[in-house]
Order: sequence, then C-alpha cells, then structure tokens
Amino acid sequence: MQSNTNPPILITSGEPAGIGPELCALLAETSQARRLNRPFIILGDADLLVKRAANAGIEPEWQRVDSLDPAVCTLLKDPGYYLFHHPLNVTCTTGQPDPANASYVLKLLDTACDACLAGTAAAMVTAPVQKSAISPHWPGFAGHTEYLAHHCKQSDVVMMLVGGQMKVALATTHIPLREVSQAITQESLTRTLQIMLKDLAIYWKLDKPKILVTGLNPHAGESGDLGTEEIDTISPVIQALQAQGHDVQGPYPADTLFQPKYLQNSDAVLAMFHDQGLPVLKHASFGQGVNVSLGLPIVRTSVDHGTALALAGTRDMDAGSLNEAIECAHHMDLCRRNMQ
Ligand SMILES: NC(=O)C1=CN([C@@H]2O[C@H](COP(=O)(O)OP(=O)(O)OC[C@H]3O[C@@H](n4cnc5c(N)ncnc54)[C@H](O)[C@@H]3O)[C@@H](O)[C@H]2O)C=CC1
Ligand SMILES: NCC(=O)COP(=O)(O)O
Repeated sequence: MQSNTNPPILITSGEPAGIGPELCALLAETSQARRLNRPFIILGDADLLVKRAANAGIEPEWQRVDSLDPAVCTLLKDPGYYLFHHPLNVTCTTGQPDPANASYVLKLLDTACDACLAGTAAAMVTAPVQKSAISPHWPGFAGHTEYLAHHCKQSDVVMMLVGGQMKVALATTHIPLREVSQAITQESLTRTLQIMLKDLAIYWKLDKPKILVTGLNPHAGESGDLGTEEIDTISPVIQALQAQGHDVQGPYPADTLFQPKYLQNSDAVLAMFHDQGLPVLKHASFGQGVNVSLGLPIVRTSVDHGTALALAGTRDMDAGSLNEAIECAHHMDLCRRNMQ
C-alpha cells in the first residue's frame, strides 16, 4: 500500500554517554513528526534510550521498528517516532564515553547513510559524537563530515553552519591550525565554492548566490605584509569564478566582515578555518544552529553542539538545535524532490 506521508528521516543518537539519547527522547515528546507529516526513525540501543528517557523524566512516544528494509520503511504510514535497535558493544556509563562503543557509534552512521544512499530514507540527522572516543578505533576520525564523505566515496565535502540569518561554510574543517595554510589550495578552494554554489541553488533556491570569502591572515594579508595566501591563492580563485559570472567577493578581513552591512546583502560566507567562522555563528545562534554537509549524495544535517557530557542523564539540555536540524533536513528533502 502506498503511503501518503513523506519518507522517513533517520536520526542517529550519537555518543551513548553524551546527551544524544536524551535529545532523541525529548524529540519524541514533541509533535514535530506529525506537523512535518513524516516518520522519524531513531537509531540506537533501544534499552539504553528507553532507560535514559525514564531516568531523566522524559516521556517519549515512540514505537519499535525491526528493520530498515525498504518494504518496512515505505509502509510506515503514521507520522511519529520509531526506534530502530542496534545493540551497544559494552554497557554505557552516562557521561563517560568508552572507545569500546566506537564501532557501535559508527555502525549507526553507516546504517543511516546506507539507507539514505539506497533511497529508503530521505535524510539523516546526527546527534553528537565524542570524537576522541572514536579515534582509538578509527584512527584519524575527525567528525561526521569527513567520515560520511569517506563512506559515500566522496572526495569533497563542505561543512556549512546555518543560524541567526547566517550561513557560514568552511574551507577547512577539523585540522590543526598549523596545517590550515597548506590545506587551502586554488583547487580545494575552487571545489569548495563550486559545491556551495551548486547546493545553495538546490537547497536554498539561490540561483546566483552572493558569497563573501574571508582572508586567511589578519587584515586579509595587508597587501602581502601579513601573509601571501590572499594574493597567491584566494584572490585568483575568486577572480576566476567571477569571470564565470558567479557573485563571489573577497577576500575580506574576517574581523570586520561579520557586520550587518555586509551580511544583509549576501547569502553565505566562506571562512578559511573552523574557529574563524564558527564562533561568530555560534555567538549569534548557539542552540538554534544547524550543521549541514554540502556536496554529499545524501542530505545530512546535525546539531550545532557537542556531547555536553556533564548534562547527560538530565533533561536540562536545549533540544532547539536538533529541532532545527530536523526542520532543515525536511526542507532540504522537499527541495531535492522539487516539492518546495
Ligand atoms: N556534531 C557533533 O558530533 C559534534 C561533536 N562535538 C564533540 O563533542 C565533544 C564535546 O565538545 P565540546 O567542545 O565540549 O562542546 P559541547 O558543545 O559539548 O559543550 C560546550 C558547552 O555547551 C554546552 N552545551 C552543549 N550542548 C548543549 C545543549 N544542547 N544544551 C545546553 N547546553 C549545551 C555544554 O554544557 C558546554 O558548556 C567533543 O568530542 C567534540 O568533538 C562537538 C561539536 C559537534
Ligand atoms: N564544530 C562542528 C563539529 O565539530 C561537528 O562536526 P561533524 O561531526 O558534523 O563533522
């Protein structure tokens, strides 16, 4: 029987010792699924999720689903919250991540990503993971963004955060500061901007997005006195894209770019590194921001925060970012299917 609901969105519950389990339970207390007319399938250890919800005094309304097979998912006719059980490797102590559960956390990501790639699910939304608990099992694990690109066999991916009327993408993601300059090449920057131009058109209906690009160095290099990356790398890429008709401007000094007179006439900012762009955005919208992976063959959004270990086991966390990440994934799915 054909369902008249939208296809399911999968939610990975993330690090079991962090706030992901409570966030998922808080979500399942809401009517968001009914409003968006969708089933949401939460992936994680069902016993853990149920116990953690009860301990925190959260009363989720969710049902179990035994399989993510297309036949099962397409028959989920009722908008609402469903739990798909995947067992922990070892017992979890709330607030204390254990690398022994790293493969459990990654299995949730693999399962969700595969279901999206297969078209069984419309999108995946990720609760936070504890990166340091995964790297002993998966050396070099830097974050969902890089891991999902690897899983999708995609060489390029762009992290963009959306919040407080801003969209801030990053030219580099989770690498040490000392490696940033070398990681930014004309090729990588061109590819990043091309991905932004393409996905801003698909998912935000911006046919000719205006993108402002920061410099890397103080004062955008001060004409070469404070660094030459702007002259050697960033400006040539901007000029080449302008010659192709794109509205890409810069490089602008990052310290003064984030003011209304620039932002209100633009669609997105490309910052050169993680802590150049994200503190500005998080100052404006922490708890309401969304992390979007651009350039993947699937829709993936996430929260703007981490595992907040000290809050795990309580219901004192703000679920606003997860709610926004879900709205954003829903919107992106509709755009991709040309329904919005
Ligand atoms: N999407 C993801 O998987 C992300 C994972 N992380 C990981 O999370 C771990 C902890 O990172 P931190 O830098 O400590 O950042 P964090 O976001 O976990 O915590 C920073 C501060 O924000 C507060 N906070 C975070 N989320 C909150 C919420 N929903 N409601 C209320 N308060 C909240 C925390 O209590 C803490 O004071 C690290 O392993 C990091 O890599 C960090 C960011 C994103
Ligand atoms: N600061 C963003 C962050 O660390 C989340 O990264 P990812 O896990 O979504 O790649």
